[in-house]
Order: sequence, then C-alpha cells, then structure tokens
Amino acid sequence: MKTDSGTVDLGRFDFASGDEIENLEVAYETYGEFDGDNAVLICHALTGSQNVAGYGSETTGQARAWWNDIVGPGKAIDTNDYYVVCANVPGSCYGTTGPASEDPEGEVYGTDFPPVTVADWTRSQRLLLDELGVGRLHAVVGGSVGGMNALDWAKRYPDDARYVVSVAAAARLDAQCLALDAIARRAITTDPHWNGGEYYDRDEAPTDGLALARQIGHVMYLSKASMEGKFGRRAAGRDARRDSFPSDPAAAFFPYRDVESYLDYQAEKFVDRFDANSYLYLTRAMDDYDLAEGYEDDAQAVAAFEGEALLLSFTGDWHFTTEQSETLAAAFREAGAPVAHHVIESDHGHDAFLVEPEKVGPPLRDFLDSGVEGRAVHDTDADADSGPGGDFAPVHASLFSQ
Ligand SMILES: CC(=O)SCCNC(=O)CCNC(=O)[C@H](O)C(C)(C)COP(=O)(O)OP(=O)(O)OC[C@H]1O[C@@H](n2cnc3c(N)ncnc32)[C@H](O)[C@@H]1OP(=O)(O)O
Ligand SMILES: N[C@@H](CCO)C(=O)O
Repeated sequence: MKTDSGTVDLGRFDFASGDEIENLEVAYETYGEFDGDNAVLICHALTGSQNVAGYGSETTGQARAWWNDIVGPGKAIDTNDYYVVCANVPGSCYGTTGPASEDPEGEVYGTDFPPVTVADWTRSQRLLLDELGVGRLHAVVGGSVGGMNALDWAKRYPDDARYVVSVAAAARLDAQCLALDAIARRAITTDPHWNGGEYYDRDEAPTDGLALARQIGHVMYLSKASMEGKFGRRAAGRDARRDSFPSDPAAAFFPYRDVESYLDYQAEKFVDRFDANSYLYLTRAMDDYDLAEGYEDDAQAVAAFEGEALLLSFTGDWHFTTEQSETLAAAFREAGAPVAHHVIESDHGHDAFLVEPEKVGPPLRDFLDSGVEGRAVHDTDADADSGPGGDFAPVHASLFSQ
C-alpha cells in the first residue's frame, strides 16, 4: 500500500476567534492511491493523531495507529479502494501548529496561541485537501469529537462529501460532560507547574494536573458496566505500582484498588504523549461545538447537505448517547437528507468505537459502498416502522445508569 506523511505550511490562518497566525503547519498522513474520486478524510478524536493506521509513522503510544483495525488493505475503510487522508488538528501536539509550537520568531506560542474551534479544524482540512489536489471527497468519517468535525463538513461544505459518517458523536455536548471537562481543565490550571501556561522551558510540566484531567476523561470513555466487569471492587495485585500523588492518611490501611491502578497507569501513559495546554485548547473546542450555531436549529444547519449521512452510536456510551444521535438523525430527516442511525449494542462505553472494530466495520464498509442502502446499515427509523416501539429503543445512558 502506498503511504505518505508530511507537513504542509498553509501560510497565514485566520481563526474563527478573529485571531490569526502567520504560518499554520498541518501534519497529515495518506494511505492508498488517489484516483480523483476516492478520497476519504478521517477526523481523529480528542487526543488522536494523523496516524490512523500503523504504517510508517513515528507517532507513539495510544495515538499511534488508533484505527488500525478499521483502516488498511481489505479492512472496512479499504485502502485498496480508497485514498485515506488524516490530519492532526490545529491546537493539538502531533505536528500541526498548536500551543507547544514555535511562532515565526522562534518563541513558543503557549497561551498566546489563538483559541481553536471545530470550524477551524474543518477549514484547515479543506485547505490541506486543496494542497493535496483533492476536490470532492467520497466521504468524511470521524469518531467522538472527530464525529462532530465530520458533521461540521456537512454544514460548512455541503457539496464537498458524498458521504458523512459520524461515529459516537452528537450535535453538541450535554451539561454533564461540559461539567466534567471544566473540572478537568481546572485540574490542569491549578497545578502550580502549569504556571499560566508557560512551562515549556522549565524542568517541570503540569503532569499531575494533566494526569487528573485524563483520569476524569477516561472514566467518561468507559461505562458503568464495563468498569464493573473489568475491575469490580478488587484490590490491585501486590506488585501494582502506587500512583505518584501524595497518599491520604488512611491509604495504608485500605486497599489500593484495581480501578485506581488502571487509571493511574492510563494517566501515566497519557502525560508522556500529550501536552497540557493542547488538552485545554482541544476540550474547549469540543465543549464549544454546536452544530446549530449560526442557524435556527440542527435541521437548518444541514439543510444544504447534498450527500448521505450515517450516524453510529453505542448503547453503553454516556458521553454521546444513542438518544443524542437519534435527535440528530431526526434533524437530517427533517432536512430531507438521506440518513441512517445505526445503533450498536455494546457495554464498552464511548471508546467502543476504538475497541469494537468487528461491530463498527460492517456498517461502515457497506455505507461507504452503497450509502444508506448498504446491506449492513440499519436505521432506527426502519426499526420503528417494524412495530410498536420497534426493535430498538434508545438507551438513556448516563454517568449514573448502566
Ligand atoms: C483517536 C483516539 O481516540 S486517540 C487515542 C486512543 N484512545 C484513547 O487514548 C482513549 C482512552 N482509552 C484508552 O486509552 C483505552 O486504553 C484504549 C481505547 C486505547 C484501549 O482499550 P482496551 O484495549 O480496552 O485497553 P485497556 O483500556 O484495558 O488498557 C490496557 C492497558 O491497561 C493496562 N491495565 C489493565 N488493567 C490494569 C490495572 N488494573 N492496573 C494497571 N494497568 C492495567 C494493561 O496492562 C494495558 O497496558 P498496555 O496498554 O501497556 O498494554
Ligand atoms: N478516547 C478518545 C476519544 C475521546 O473523545 C481520545 O482520547 O481521543
């Protein structure tokens, strides 16, 4: 398979905030060969990278090859058929310009970097594709906040994609998730090493704050059922490493639990691969996103969309619920755009889109091939037609319910 990776300098970039930077560099990867009509743009999630599949990238850790089971030769997004493009979003820290990058004078931007929005990501991707010689896309596919990014394509460039796929996403975050993101940001900004965002030339970075922020995030990506199944109330094994935070007075008397050990391990891995300021910027972009912004409602926002949409949701996901996807599907239907809302039964929580490729792959593959008529694509509307309540009733999953 032909692959390519690089960084394109898009020159001066005007952000939605009204701020600008002189040079926006965008790091990207491509897989497969472009035939003029087969480009698929993949939008990564909050802490993902351009390395959607593991071929030849230097990105390390969990951001590496994050959809390796979905993208590649013979896989659901088959790189024998499609030319796949994935780009790191502005504000992130995997090669695209963000707070940890240097400005033209050689100074690290830090918190002088402009606030970023999902709209900025979409525009930067359009400009990158222009540079790569890609006009109309076969599809835009994204998961989590990448799914919001894909929806933004349907709104901002309604003629530019034949198909839009939004996986485990919604038109906007709900209040519970906004609250947890706000607490996560506070964990970073109250870490003394954050130092107003200026820590790049210091010995210490705000790793404790970032670790806490990620732990809050990580709980959002699991479900009550998956956490119970994975850990229960078990104590961690004897050789489990204790976390590096100060212990509370009673810690020695009570067990260090498996679930604590897991979160500590995940946090430890995360702080090695992600920048604290980027986390602040990107969560702000996610929190701010509202599909209806600038329009009367969601249906108006997608009224000009010329393509077909697939919304994939997971019953155990309380970060972006099946109910939110159903409301979004109703908006596409109202706008007259062909849409399928395909619900996947899963206990895995939000990260099901990363860890259950066997469930995500078939509807995705068939949708990219035949749109909403694809063989493995089911729609809640069709289920509702099949009898009272249909085969499917949206599951309301929250932090406090299974
Ligand atoms: C586009 C993107 O989304 S980008 C980046 C990828 N996603 C994320 O970072 C989102 C957050 N989710 C995760 O990090 C998840 O770990 C995923 C989605 C990447 C993988 O999920 P799973 O395959 O279910 O793995 P799981 O969450 O169980 O983690 C496994 C790791 O935890 C370790 N672990 C498991 N239980 C424990 C425990 N009790 N104590 C300490 N460590 C533990 C395992 O040893 C394993 O370590 P390794 O990664 O070094 O091999
Ligand atoms: N767990 C994924 C999705 C979050 O929405 C990530 O960290 O990027």
